[in-house]
Amino acid sequence: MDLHSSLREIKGVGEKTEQLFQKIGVYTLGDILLHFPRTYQEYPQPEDPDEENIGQIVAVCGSLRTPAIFRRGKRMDITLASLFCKNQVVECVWFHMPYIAKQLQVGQPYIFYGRLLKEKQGYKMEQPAIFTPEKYLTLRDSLQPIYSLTKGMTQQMVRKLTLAACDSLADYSEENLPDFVEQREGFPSYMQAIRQVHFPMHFEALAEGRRRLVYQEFFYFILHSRILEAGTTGIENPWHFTETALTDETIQKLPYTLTKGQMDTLSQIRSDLQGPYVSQRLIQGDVGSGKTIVAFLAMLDVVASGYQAAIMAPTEVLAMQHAAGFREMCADYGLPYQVVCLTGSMTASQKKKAYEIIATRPQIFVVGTHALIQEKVDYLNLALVVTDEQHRFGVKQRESLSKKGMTPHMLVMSATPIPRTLAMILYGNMQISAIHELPADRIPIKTCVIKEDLRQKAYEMIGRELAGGHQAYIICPLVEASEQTEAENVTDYVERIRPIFGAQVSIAALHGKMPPKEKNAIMQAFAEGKTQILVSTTVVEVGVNVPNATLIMIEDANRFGLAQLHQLRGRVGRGKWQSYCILMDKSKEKKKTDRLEVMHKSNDGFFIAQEDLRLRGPGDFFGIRQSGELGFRLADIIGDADLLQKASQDVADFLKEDESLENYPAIRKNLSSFASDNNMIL
Ligand SMILES: Nc1ncnc2c1ncn2[C@@H]1O[C@H](COP(=O)(O)OP(=O)(O)OP(=O)(O)O)[C@@H](O)[C@H]1O
Repeated sequence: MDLHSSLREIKGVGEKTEQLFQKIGVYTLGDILLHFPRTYQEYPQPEDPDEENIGQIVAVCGSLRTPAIFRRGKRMDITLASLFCKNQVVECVWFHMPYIAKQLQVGQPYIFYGRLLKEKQGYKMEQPAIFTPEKYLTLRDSLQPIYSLTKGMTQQMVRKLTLAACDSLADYSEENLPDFVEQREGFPSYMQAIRQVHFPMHFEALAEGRRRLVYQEFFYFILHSRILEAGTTGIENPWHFTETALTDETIQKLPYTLTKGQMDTLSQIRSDLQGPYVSQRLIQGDVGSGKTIVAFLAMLDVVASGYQAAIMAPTEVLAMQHAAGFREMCADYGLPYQVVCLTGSMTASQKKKAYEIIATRPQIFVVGTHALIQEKVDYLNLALVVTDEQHRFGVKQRESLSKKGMTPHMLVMSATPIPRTLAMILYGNMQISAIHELPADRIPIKTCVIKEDLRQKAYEMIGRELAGGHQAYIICPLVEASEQTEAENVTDYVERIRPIFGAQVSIAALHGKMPPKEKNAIMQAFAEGKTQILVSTTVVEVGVNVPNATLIMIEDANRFGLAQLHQLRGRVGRGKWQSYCILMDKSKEKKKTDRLEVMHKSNDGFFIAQEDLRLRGPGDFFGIRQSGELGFRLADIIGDADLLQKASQDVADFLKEDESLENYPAIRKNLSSFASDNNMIL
């Protein structure tokens, strides 16, 4: 067996299991090894119930003096038991688990593991896991991996299969890093590292395994981009951009003055466009810093000079928003150009029409999603492409364009707050522009972190914003109710708040599982002010721009990473009105609440990313994913900056010695599957 073997080769895996794993993108043994735990469960030292531990996950040791009771209820079956721990009692309850009553024996010692709660009568635990002291002792030595699942999948299933894959591949020993790195770093072998990350005996083992895998991710990412660079730099610039007057006139007509960062970036792009080579430039700017208008103005230079310019958005919603915005600007500023939209959800005949225009008409703005880079699309004279960082124009697409004789300039927009030195490593083949400031008329967003007791007040605040003619977002982590968590879901939430706001307030739901057409229509209605409250999952996170929305309330905020919260908060405060962000904190752990307070302190993405990192405990690697992380599975650009820097230097040394990777066929092979496996488009 090897990394590419199908899951079916593992004994006991049938078609059903195979299909289930395919749903989470796991097809091969290699895939399951890379399906890393989302977090880990620790089994703490058993202790007596204590006021200090209220709200925490604890293990308590004790025994039953009377048998557990099973009660069949109208709505719910419950099992009740009193656990005596020295001179304290913990009342325990389980729902829909009738077999528990038979399982528990009076007088036997048990360890109950779960969250300790306090009610008037005393300590309480809901649904605690039950262990014998012997069994618990075996668990105490390890960290239990917790994986992301899909419906029908259990933690146990994933653990078993991952372990089986690790065992089957125990002999896999391809050299996937250069010798000098292995020797210097003393990394565990690849398979050993994989095992340490899935089934760590302790934190140190986890950290050690993870270090190798993170380094490896960086090494391949950088190696891949350095090799590509060689092919994409130094291409002669075939375009002649002559027309900038119209753009300058348009800048004068804008209802605001461009910031210095915006102006500087535009002039840097202009000198790229007029330079001797085809350029690639990254535009870094915090949420709401006004990157889109800069992209539009650069595109206008291109279109006015006689060519086509395209902007590729990560979602349909965003593509539609750009298309509407661009059309409006063309109309408002008297720009005689057509805006052509191309997205996956358009009908075949609409697409055909778009293809025709793109193939025959110069001087157009082309706006769309990934559909823009499909084989079928033949551009007449595409001279500039703007994309976001996660969906960069792929190598293949660039190749296919250049085969067709086209070498557009590239602009990549990024809101990921990373220091310039790191950006230079990650985007080695690009020039970098940064928009440091927000538009001058922006009033900082007021953020508060609240608990359940202030929910009513929060709704009153939303009511006041709506009364003032504004709109609000409410973000829930889930689409629909889940058995596994109590987190808020969009579907039930909408129904729950309808009576609170009354029939006169129109409320809509939005989530990623909706067909794109429906999503577009809902977003459109919100953008036009027809809907007042939009209850949504994080699909609104990237780039959505409705300046009239002045309040965002984020449910279960403690479940989100700070970088993601910052992106979400950035959906408001985009106009000239005071905006608000309410973070609903359901966490019972103080550490998580402290983390949210950072949002209250600052509106600066850079600062937030740094604080996020500082507040993570040792070993807390997996809690937070920075958004826009270029598709790394484990690596965190900021947290692992030391490894990123090392890998960058190592790649340079490595290529100096063995430019064509002749001595390392394994690395060459890995490199070619790397881009497709990781879906990393470079
Ligand atoms: N200089 C400016 N002064 C005032 N408003 C501006 C300025 N530049 C852009 N805007 C407005 O600010 C809003 C946000 O701009 P834009 O959508 O370009 O931000 P962004 O940087 O792309 O943000 P995000 O990363 O959140 O997508 C838009 O409504 C835009 O019209």
